[in-house]
Amino acid sequence: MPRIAIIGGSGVYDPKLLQNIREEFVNTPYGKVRVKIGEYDGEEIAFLARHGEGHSVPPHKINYRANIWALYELGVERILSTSAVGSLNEAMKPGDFVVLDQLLDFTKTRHYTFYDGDESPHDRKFVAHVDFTDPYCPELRKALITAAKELGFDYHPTGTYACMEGPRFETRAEIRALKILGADVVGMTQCPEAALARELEICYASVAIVTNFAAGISRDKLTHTEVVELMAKKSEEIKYLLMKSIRYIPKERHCACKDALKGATGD
Ligand SMILES: O=P(O)(O)O[C@H]1O[C@H](CO)[C@@H](O)[C@H]1O
Ligand SMILES: Nc1nc2[nH]cnc2c(=O)[nH]1
Repeated sequence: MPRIAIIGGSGVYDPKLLQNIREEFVNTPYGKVRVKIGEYDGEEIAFLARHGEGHSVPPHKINYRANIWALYELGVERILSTSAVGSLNEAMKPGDFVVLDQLLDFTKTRHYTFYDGDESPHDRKFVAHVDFTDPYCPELRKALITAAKELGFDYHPTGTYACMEGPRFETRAEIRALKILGADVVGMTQCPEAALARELEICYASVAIVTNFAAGISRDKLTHTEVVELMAKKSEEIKYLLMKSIRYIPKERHCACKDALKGATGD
């Protein structure tokens, strides 16, 4: 039973670090999910391509609830993910790794919770308001930071991620506004993915890879091609970072993530 899962974002479509990979289709109340399960360092790791293997699912159409529920069903307690981002912070340049610690959610049309009261398609038919002060698991963040430092990568131990609806990239004015609001990087997939993990008391952290300077900061036209090309160049480093981070994940959880529902339902 995999305790740890990796969600690969743009440019991270196959679990290069795993051996003896098998494929499982997990049925969830939100739909069926294809998960690869393999071995690394003597333990089972689940891998899920956020956009599907051929990047066929755009960010605003990803079935985030099915994805996170499927990992929960498999027994996953810890999720590490990758996110390709644009940078608003001149100190965070293309190729840098950013261990996210904060989020701003500007998405519009997504499904944000598992807890829809009587409408929930499962037996959790209650209302829940989870604490999200710190959206990322401190223990997973520490593992990513320690690994990045040890590998000598260009990394930033904190970063605020603004999640836009997409699938278009941002306007110059939107980036100007996000900068005033304190965002360091911008993407399209951390919301609701991070919050849904918290709702199922799963630890979640994401390492963002800067693929470009954001609209209005970059002098060039923004393209998904550039994103995928940079991610391809960084694929080995991303693999090593994930492999080394996994080794630093404590076996026991002492973070608040595992008790996220305590007090959230009012009981
Ligand atoms: O966040 P990931 O899945 O890495 O994808 C990023 O890359 C795409 C834009 O090129 C957007 O979907 C953005 O969110
Ligand atoms: N929203 C958004 N996502 C990205 N992913 C990679 N670069 C970008 C960007 O500039 N904006």
